Amino acid sequence: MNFDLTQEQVMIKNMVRDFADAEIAPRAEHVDRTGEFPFDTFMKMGELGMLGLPISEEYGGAGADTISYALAVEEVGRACGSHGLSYAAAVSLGVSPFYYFGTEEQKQKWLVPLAEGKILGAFGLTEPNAGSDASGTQTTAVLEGDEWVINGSKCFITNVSYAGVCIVTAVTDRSKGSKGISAFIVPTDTPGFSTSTPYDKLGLKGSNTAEIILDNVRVPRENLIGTENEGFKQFMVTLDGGRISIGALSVGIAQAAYEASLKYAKERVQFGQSISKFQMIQQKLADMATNIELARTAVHKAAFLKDQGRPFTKEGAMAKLFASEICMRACDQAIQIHGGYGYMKEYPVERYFRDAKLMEIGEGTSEVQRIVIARQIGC
Ligand SMILES: CCCCCCCC(=O)SCCNC(=O)CCNC(=O)[C@H](O)C(C)(C)COP(=O)(O)OP(=O)(O)OC[C@H]1O[C@@H](n2cnc3c(N)ncnc32)[C@H](O)[C@@H]1OP(=O)(O)O
Repeated sequence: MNFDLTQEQVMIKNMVRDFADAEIAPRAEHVDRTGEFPFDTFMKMGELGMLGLPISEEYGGAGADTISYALAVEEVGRACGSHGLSYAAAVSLGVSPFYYFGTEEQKQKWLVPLAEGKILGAFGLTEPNAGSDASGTQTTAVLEGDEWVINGSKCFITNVSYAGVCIVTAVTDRSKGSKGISAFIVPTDTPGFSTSTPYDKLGLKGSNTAEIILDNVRVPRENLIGTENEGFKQFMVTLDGGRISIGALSVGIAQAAYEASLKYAKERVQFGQSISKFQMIQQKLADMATNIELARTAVHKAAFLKDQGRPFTKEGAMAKLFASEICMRACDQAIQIHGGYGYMKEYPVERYFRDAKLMEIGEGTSEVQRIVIARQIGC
């Protein structure tokens, strides 16, 4: 067993950290305050090969492994949670389904420009009445001649206002429940496809989130991804991978909260000495450091298993569950260490706290992760 990163993984981590320190961290406060989506930063990420990082070179990607991708998400998230969520969603949900399930023709047409960062992709699964119960999809797709006609709506869709293409799930055989759902490629300029005004959220304000309205959207028959009625399993597999990236993003946000807290604790003087000398502060920092280390290890283990082609559903859910919950706790403790200043906008820890909450909800709530783990351990 070897816990060291490879030379290539270290190189990617350093490259992304340099980019994130220079281009992302300085904009974090601005995008949080204004809600502006930093589209230009994503185009730069595309030029650096970040949007196709875990995609093979033959399809325009960088051919890196999942551990490298997790490191990249962590570094972006350490610099800014909003950029981190949009980055993780763009790659894990916007690009990966084409890679996993697309035909050769679909890969050439969509995966290549997505992996090269020429366009952004989005993933439309969640609906107003189908959140945790993903099989409760109500959007429908009906084959008319050589076209699928899609009707319905999707909510909480990351990056969709800026996406060139979106994968949407729809019921193709109502009688079959979760085995009657399929996934379709929908270019966002297709007539009948529209998005709402972006949501105003608690945190992650610089990450675009909007609704999709599908009103008699017609796409060619060949825009079905993979096999008809296999959509549920396809997005379960996609979400397994996505959960690794939300785990990595949680580690990045927690790391930022920890670093800010350690710095503040060393600088802040009370009762005649730096508060980092007090054991109650030391305990909080020691717990943060320990939990972050364990969460990062869990994320890397799940990524390692995925790269080996071995089952990782359980480990991905465990990594996401643990990392998101220690992230929330670390951000809470970060505010506590900062005291009154931590509650003010002047310091970044209140932003980390608001951003962290989504980690326990997006890509499956903590409750859903526990359901997945319970089933995996044979309950
Ligand atoms: C600001 C907002 C930004 C948000 C950004 C994040 C974006 C998102 O959140 S994306 C959407 C998040 N949504 C989710 O994560 C959905 C959560 N729900 C789920 O994961 C599932 O519905 C879950 C786990 C509860 C199980 O559902 P359930 O309906 O009981 O299905 P279940 O019976 O287990 O499985 C149905 C079939 O799928 C198969 N399946 C289930 N999981 C998997 C898997 N991981 N891999 C392969 N196949 C699978 C099963 O084997 C079964 O097939 P079969 O009958 O042939 O054995």
